[in-house]
Amino acid sequence: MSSVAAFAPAVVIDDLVMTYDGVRAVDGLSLTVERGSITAVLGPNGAGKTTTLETCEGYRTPQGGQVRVLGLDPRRDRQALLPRIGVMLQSGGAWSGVRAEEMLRHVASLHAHPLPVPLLVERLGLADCGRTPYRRLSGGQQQRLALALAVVGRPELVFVDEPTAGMDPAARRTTWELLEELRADGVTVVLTTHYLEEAERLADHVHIIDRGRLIASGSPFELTRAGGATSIRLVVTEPFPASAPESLRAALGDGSEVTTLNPQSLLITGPADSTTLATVSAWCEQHGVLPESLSLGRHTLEDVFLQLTGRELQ
Ligand SMILES: Nc1ncnc2c1ncn2[C@@H]1O[C@H](COP(=O)(O)OP(=O)(O)OP(=O)(O)O)[C@@H](O)[C@H]1O
Repeated sequence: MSSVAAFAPAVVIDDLVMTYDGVRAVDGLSLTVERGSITAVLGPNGAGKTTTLETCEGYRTPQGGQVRVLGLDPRRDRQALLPRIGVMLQSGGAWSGVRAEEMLRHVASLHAHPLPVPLLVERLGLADCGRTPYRRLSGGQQQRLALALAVVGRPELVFVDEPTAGMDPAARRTTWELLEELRADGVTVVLTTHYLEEAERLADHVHIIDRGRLIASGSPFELTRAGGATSIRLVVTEPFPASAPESLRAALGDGSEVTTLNPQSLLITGPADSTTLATVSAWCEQHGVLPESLSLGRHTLEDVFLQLTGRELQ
């Protein structure tokens, strides 16, 4: 390995373009993943997350731009890279008739220094279904097996695509804990998700993508607390007049933004202090609007996405 590759970031994506039938699924995406981090690629359905990950994993060739993983080209240097990365696909990844533990033992045997299979089986709660054929596992069990298969070879970098989709809350927590343990061991984790809670809870760094483009990057703290912003949600009993967002924004003045969540609720972001609350109350009174609730909350990644795109993430 060249000394440059040894110190390169875990993933560098530079101006990546991927199209399907002429439609751009990834549209000039650039981002970096630092080693030893949990980095979330967050975006709505169809944002281009899976396509991006599959390009990093070497399953697709960039149509424009370039991708480097551990300093290497995922296509050209595939043989060198394969033992060093783990991949958890969104679905599949095992033969339909194979028993869960048998599959895990087989994949472990392909690696030089695998994790002990019994430990992984226990850790991911797969003991009860170790002898069950893959096709008969529940969706959540298939997900946990896929995660076990991705990490059994002690990879330096693991890509996990929607790791907790379809899992019950207990399995989701177990998965999060396992990913945190991997990070504590120095493993880099790149995960795609459209669960905000997952990104906020786990990720050191979040890249928000929409329509194949990067729209924001930062730690969850940087993204949600930028400028000390918080949110006020105003829900009213009758639909707002069309002019409401603009007129409320004008009443609040600079530093506040008003976004329509639905016909009866508005999101106000900016300083959520007593002056803002008093202004919102006075505006409601002047416009004959009866508040059903006025709640104050921390600015979430959902709010960030809504502000940037005018659409809700989920
Ligand atoms: N094999 C394919 N052929 C044609 N279009 C595709 C193919 N795979 C993905 N697309 C399209 O490319 C866009 C990006 O899809 P992609 O699966 O990368 O997004 P995603 O963010 O992972 O979505 P999801 O969260 O639903 O998995 C979507 O519009 C999708 O319909």
